[in-house]
Amino acid sequence: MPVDLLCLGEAMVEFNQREAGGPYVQGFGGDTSNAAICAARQGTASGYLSAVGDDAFGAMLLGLWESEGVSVEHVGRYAGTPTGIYFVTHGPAGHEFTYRRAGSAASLMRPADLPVEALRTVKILHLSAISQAISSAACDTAFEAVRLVREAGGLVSYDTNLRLSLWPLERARAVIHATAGLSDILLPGLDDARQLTGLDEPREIADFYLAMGVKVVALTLGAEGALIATPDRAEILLPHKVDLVDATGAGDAFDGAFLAEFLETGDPFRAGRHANAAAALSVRGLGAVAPQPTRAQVEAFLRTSA
Ligand SMILES: O=C(O)C(=O)C[C@H](O)[C@H](O)CO
Repeated sequence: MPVDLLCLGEAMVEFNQREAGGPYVQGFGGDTSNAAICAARQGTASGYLSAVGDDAFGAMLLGLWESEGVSVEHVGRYAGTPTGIYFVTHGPAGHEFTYRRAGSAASLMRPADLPVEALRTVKILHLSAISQAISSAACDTAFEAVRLVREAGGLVSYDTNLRLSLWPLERARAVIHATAGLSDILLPGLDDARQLTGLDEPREIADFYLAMGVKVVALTLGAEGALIATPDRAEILLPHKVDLVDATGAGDAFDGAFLAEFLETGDPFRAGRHANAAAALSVRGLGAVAPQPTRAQVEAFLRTSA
């Protein structure tokens, strides 16, 4: 069945340690998979475009997407290759990722494997820089997917998700800014954007990306909320106060909820308010996926915190 939102990237099985020396809790992650799941929890017809290995972790991810109502029609299962995993540890500087993903099935994705018809009909393709960092083949695949969607008139949504353990800043900047210039909706985090642009102020950063031709910039400001900017308007969204357990995946919950509400209303400011609330709710539990809220939870939260 065709979906409105197709998210491209690499999903992994997550092992998340709540405190130093403590046991790891198994969950799921992968930024664009997290976003696809959050969008599905908001009621969007979403699908994932990726590959997993034919191992137990690949089977667990397929089971997750099926249980969340995320289409797996475009998830390949590559024999003899592993599915990536990662560990999360928490320290004074926040959460840290340790990856075991080199040579993973998703890193072997090639442009020739792309589902051309699905990319020509989807309303929004969402991807992030992580998929471009994991291998040259995956990077080429991401650019080709963007080309196909743009050519057919669909929208491209892009999260800059900068992971300097996967590639050096100079290369990341070149690839990320080339992709930002091809994107309609840009979803950077403030720390990433500061490193990528060398600018400090959120408004300056938004203007920098709008000048590249991006139509909507949704810049997440961590504990300061978010800034939504279009060529004619900018609005700061104040943060919601919640008890923080784990911020892993909060930006992805923002992305998924933003895209879901944008698909529903076409209004980036309304989408920003919905996403700001979803991201706040997503930090109240451990892991990137489990605590993501449903649409009913986001709407109830917005009613009580208004
Ligand atoms: O860092 C990555 O590559 C991931 O996608 C793992 C996490 O789920 C993600 O970073 C959370 O945003």
